[in-house]
Amino acid sequence: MSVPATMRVTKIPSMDLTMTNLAYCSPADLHHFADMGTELFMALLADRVILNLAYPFKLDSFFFFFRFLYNQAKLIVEQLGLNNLTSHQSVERGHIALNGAQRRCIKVSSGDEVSVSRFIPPNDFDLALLKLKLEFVKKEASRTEQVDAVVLSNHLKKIFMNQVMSSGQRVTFEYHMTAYIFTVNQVIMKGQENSGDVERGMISIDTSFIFEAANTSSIKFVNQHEAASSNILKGDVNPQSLGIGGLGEQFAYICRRALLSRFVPLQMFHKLGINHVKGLLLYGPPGTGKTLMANQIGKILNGKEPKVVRGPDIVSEMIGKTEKNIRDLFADAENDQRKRGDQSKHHVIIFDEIDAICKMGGSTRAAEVARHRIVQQLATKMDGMKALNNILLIGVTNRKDLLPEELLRPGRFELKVKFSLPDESGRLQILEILTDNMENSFLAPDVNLQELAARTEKYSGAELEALVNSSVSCAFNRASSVHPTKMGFDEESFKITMEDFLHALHPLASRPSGMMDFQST
Ligand SMILES: Nc1ncnc2c1ncn2[C@@H]1O[C@H](COP(=O)(O)OP(=O)(O)OP(=O)(O)O)[C@@H](O)[C@H]1O
Repeated sequence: MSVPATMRVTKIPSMDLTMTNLAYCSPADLHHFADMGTELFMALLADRVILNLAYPFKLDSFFFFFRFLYNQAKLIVEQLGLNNLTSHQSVERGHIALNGAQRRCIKVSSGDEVSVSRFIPPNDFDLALLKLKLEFVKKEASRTEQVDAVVLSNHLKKIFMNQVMSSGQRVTFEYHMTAYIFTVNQVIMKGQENSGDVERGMISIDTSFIFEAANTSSIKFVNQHEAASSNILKGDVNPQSLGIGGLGEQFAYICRRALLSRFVPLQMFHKLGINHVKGLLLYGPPGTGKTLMANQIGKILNGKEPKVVRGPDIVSEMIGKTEKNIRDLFADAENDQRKRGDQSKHHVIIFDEIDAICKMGGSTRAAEVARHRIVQQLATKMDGMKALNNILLIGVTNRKDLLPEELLRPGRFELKVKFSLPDESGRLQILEILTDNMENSFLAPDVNLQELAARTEKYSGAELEALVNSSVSCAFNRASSVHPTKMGFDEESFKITMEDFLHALHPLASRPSGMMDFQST
């Protein structure tokens, strides 16, 4: 019999099963989900979350760690016709039991139908890094807790080994007699050439964790760097899984030079007497992924969006205001370092279009003096970064030639990374990333990304994004001309074809490239 297309949601039959993050079904349904040759039973629910399935039985601490073996044993028992062994077999056939967090995550209530399909994990599905936001299940205003990130990582690996985690998923678990819930903020896959789905992956023995406390909880983490370091140290993070295509070399270089030292355990860091790179300049033509890279680097360090400021917003006509804006940029990091010392979190500041501070005010003598003052202010603040171990300033520009030498000296923007237009394999990676969001079902089988990569020489990543968007518009136009009177589209039959891409390619290809007048330095 095949996997049922939908199942009826019900509540978890027993309290002791609510903290496992497993979904439960009847033994008659379970074997539909078996991944032959492994002990895994997995289902994709509502196209949103993948859960490991089990047969409900009374968990004691011994069986908990052997639940998959237990599942197997139960199946054999079932096949031999020796049913009804325990009093916990209370999930009816055609039903799937989910805990509250799981139901909220896939937006269903008990009694609703939910779509289900068997999920077989692809090769190379292991997670390198998982970023989780942690909070207490029961919110008590006065409660504070210090959590050792290394111990918690090991605990999570033990209880959730081989479970799939998807971005945005919320999972409840018990740790030291306390009920916690985490939200999956970001997943990063192990290094591999072609990362498939970047939204989810499976916890393995090598998965590292970065934790962040939810604003509402007062959880403090210790040993955070140690918990997160192993994969970064091994160079095991794949930039494609972060949505960055064709920039493998730049990514590896930045990880090695600007990130690695921040993941060295603190005692060792002090003993080695090393210094972090505090200033990183990303430069190159427009639309080549500099800002995208800066954002992802920030997220790797902190597990959340970095602070982003744009040069044109920092610059002000009011006397002294630009200098103040520059001083303010550093204030949070300075305060944090003063209060927390070595335990301060990393502050990543992205200064986009930094060249704007060198262009302000026109060509008068007064404007020149003002520009000089502002550059001095930035240089002084960057020199102050020497005393701060918690800051990384990332400057982004496509006019490096405008930046004065004094900002590029060692100790200031000491690490400079050049970005160029992607080559053919880079363009293919970018196209794969951009079309991955379409959940392949919208992409007609005749779409040949390799051919498109070959035909888009001199395109930047941003222009490839425009090409994909424009192909979608072509497909919509085509769909609306077929059914001019219909307001909506039939989602089932809507497809973006190779012809749509070629159509979209035409005007872009004949347009003079924005790259042509770019002055590279
Ligand atoms: N290498 C890339 N991989 C994936 N997407 C890319 C890449 N480069 C550009 N893109 C797409 O183009 C968009 C714009 O890129 P981004 O803003 O990072 O370029 P930039 O180099 O900072 O450009 P600018 O100098 O004009 O600010 C990104 O949000 C992304 O969608």
